[in-house]
Amino acid sequence: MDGQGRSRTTATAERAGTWHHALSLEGVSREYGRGVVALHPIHLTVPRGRFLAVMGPSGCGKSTLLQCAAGLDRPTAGTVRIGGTELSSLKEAALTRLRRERIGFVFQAHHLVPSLSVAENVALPLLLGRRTVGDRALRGLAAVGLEDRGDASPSELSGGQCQRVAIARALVTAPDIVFADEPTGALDPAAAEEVLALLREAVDREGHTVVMVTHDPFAAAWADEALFLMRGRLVGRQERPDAADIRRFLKDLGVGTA
Ligand SMILES: Nc1ncnc2c1ncn2[C@@H]1O[C@H](COP(=O)(O)OP(=O)(O)OP(=O)(O)O)[C@@H](O)[C@H]1O
Repeated sequence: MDGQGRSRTTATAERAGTWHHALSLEGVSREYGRGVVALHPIHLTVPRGRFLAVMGPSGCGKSTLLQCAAGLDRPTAGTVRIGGTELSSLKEAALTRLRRERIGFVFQAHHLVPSLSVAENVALPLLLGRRTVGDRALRGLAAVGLEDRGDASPSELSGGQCQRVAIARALVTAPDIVFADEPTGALDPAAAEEVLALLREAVDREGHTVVMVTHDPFAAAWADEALFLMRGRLVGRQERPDAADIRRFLKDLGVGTA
């Protein structure tokens, strides 16, 4: 830390002008063995307080992009920064800590721990990071409309309610960014809409940053911007997308949607 209490990483990021970005990718590529190129060099910055949807046909590299961006996979080349911190410079333990403390994850399956109560599930990232829980879990549950279900077991909740708990858990550490991989893929339309509205609210009210992979144009229409991948390359983006425009764009790319 320097004299003003800022870490060296913070100061470096400020000088580089990357501090205000929740995420930046510079020339990030990923090749698997035998010449499979899942991602060609990608350049992308996501400012704080933005809701970004990532779309594209099956196998275009969406999961690979998300995994590299979230430090779950190491890119073959290029630089990933979360809140100004460059991931490639981190050893495995520091990367694990960064993922736990500065990134929130929401997957298609909620992955709640069945033996813990709903409130304990929300508190888990704080407990794992040895941070004070206080009333943060309950406030998080209130934000997703489940303040009266803290003592319940996940098995007593519907799929949509479990996904709302998963969102509360993803937000409880006030992360730099939340990565959501098909968060509504297993939900009926009404529950999906509730989940998308919560993600939207987290961005609008709390200034969170969300990157969401989805196949669903209606889900993507909740985002500030939709980004389209094709064969590992960024091939287009739409600001303030609506579902009809997204469908048209995907159709032009030769990609059908349900
Ligand atoms: N571990 C791996 N080894 C080899 N090839 C892989 C591996 N993981 C992914 N791929 C390949 O990389 C490409 C991108 O895969 P990826 O899973 O990122 O696509 P996706 O857009 O997320 O697909 P989907 O929408 O079906 O989940 C595909 O061609 C896939 O077969």
